[in-house]
Amino acid sequence: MLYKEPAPIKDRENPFESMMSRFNIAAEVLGLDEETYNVLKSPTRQVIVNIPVTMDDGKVRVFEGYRVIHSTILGPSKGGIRYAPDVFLDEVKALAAWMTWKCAVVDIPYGGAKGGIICDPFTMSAGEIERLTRAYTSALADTFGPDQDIPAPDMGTGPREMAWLMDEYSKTKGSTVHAVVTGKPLVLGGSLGRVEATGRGVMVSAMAAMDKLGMDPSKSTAAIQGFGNVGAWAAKLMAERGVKILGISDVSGAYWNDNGIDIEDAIEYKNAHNGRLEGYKGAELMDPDELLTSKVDVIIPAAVEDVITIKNVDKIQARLIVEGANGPTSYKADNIINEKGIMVVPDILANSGGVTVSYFEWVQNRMGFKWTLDRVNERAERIMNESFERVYAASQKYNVPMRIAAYIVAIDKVAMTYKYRGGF
Ligand SMILES: NC(=O)C1=CN([C@@H]2O[C@H](COP(=O)(O)OP(=O)(O)OC[C@H]3O[C@@H](n4cnc5c(N)ncnc54)[C@H](O)[C@@H]3O)[C@@H](O)[C@H]2O)C=CC1
Ligand SMILES: O=C(O)CCC(=O)C(=O)O
Repeated sequence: MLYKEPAPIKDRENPFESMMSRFNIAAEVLGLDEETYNVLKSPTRQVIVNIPVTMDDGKVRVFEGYRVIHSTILGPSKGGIRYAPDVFLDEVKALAAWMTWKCAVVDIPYGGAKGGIICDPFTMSAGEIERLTRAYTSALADTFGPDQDIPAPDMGTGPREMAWLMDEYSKTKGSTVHAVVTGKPLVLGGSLGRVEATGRGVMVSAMAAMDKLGMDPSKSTAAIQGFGNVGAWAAKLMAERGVKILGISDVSGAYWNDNGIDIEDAIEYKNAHNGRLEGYKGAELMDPDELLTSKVDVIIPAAVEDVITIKNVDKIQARLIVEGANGPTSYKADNIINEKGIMVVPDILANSGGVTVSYFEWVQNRMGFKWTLDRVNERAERIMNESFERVYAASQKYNVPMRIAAYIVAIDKVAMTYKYRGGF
């Protein structure tokens, strides 16, 4: 029988159009000229690869993979690779564009890219995932490169996949090329602090936003959707700052404790149970649809796109949304959020700690030197705080919400660089 991949989710906004709607508003506020608008609106390159992989049962299955380069105006393109059953091209295009804006917001010398493979890593063996990763890498060996396009982890991938990618790419070049990928294991040239960097950046931007709103972290509560790399680290670091985490969730369900969830305990449980919270007893089960509308001060969506939409935005009670995930808020929900006076630290700012430390990893690889964890964290925190202040200042100057302000900061930087380079 022919294997049939699950169809992409149909009843949600197209993420690329959602990205473009915000881009259009920011471009108009900035008075972006037509030439630059046209250059920035579409991805530079979109590659689709068919990847045959021999599965453990001896049969060959063909997977579809993507790599979209949105822009290389600021430098080599940078962005993660997503393994998910429902990943689709317009999603990867949006994620690639968000990488361009994200790198510009934090002022690091990269353009934006993103990759994806339609697969369900939870149902595949380690050997199957390794063969898939190696085949994807060799199919894209001419696209990737330390001065060209530098992948990293995203949903469904982590240091293990990055190690295979680095090894396979190095084989095609005949020498070890550490800087072709970031998010690698430490022994293979990974950076201290990269694993927790995105969650740490989410925490830093949450603290900066709470300060602006006059909120005391030790008297505040939060709910966090997604308990993977970003969500679990954000939860742990927020809890360390005194925030009481009342609700968490993952694909297995949502979990709630009025007294606050013991996050260390939940992480330990997840690590011992194939990365999932299923069966966790430190909290009560709750309806996952109610997590983001529950009575907490801060919500942190840290899983997938389009979870705050016109269907639930009216019911949101939090004063602050910190977007750990890329694209968790649909374009149509923006106006209602703004009318309700909720502050949003948008994805391209809030989750930029990951790519910032990826940049540090790339710099260390090229120097052939290793930084201490303190140096990594101190520099990343400084960049996050400076970027937050830059975006906050733009929101005051143009009288726009933080999301549009972040796009304004980013587009302004990329457009100016385009002008100085004299076009392509
Ligand atoms: N890993 C990184 O460094 C970065 C990740 N991001 C973004 O953060 C988000 C999460 O990425 P990671 O933590 O790396 O992925 P991950 O694969 O480590 O974890 C994803 C988590 O979300 C959960 N999840 C999936 N669908 C869900 C749903 N419908 N409801 C609730 N939970 C659900 C999964 O069970 C898992 O706990 C993605 O949007 C990704 O693009 C953004 C910047 C960097
Ligand atoms: O670390 C990186 O290079 C990119 C991480 C990523 O994919 C993201 O920020 O969405």
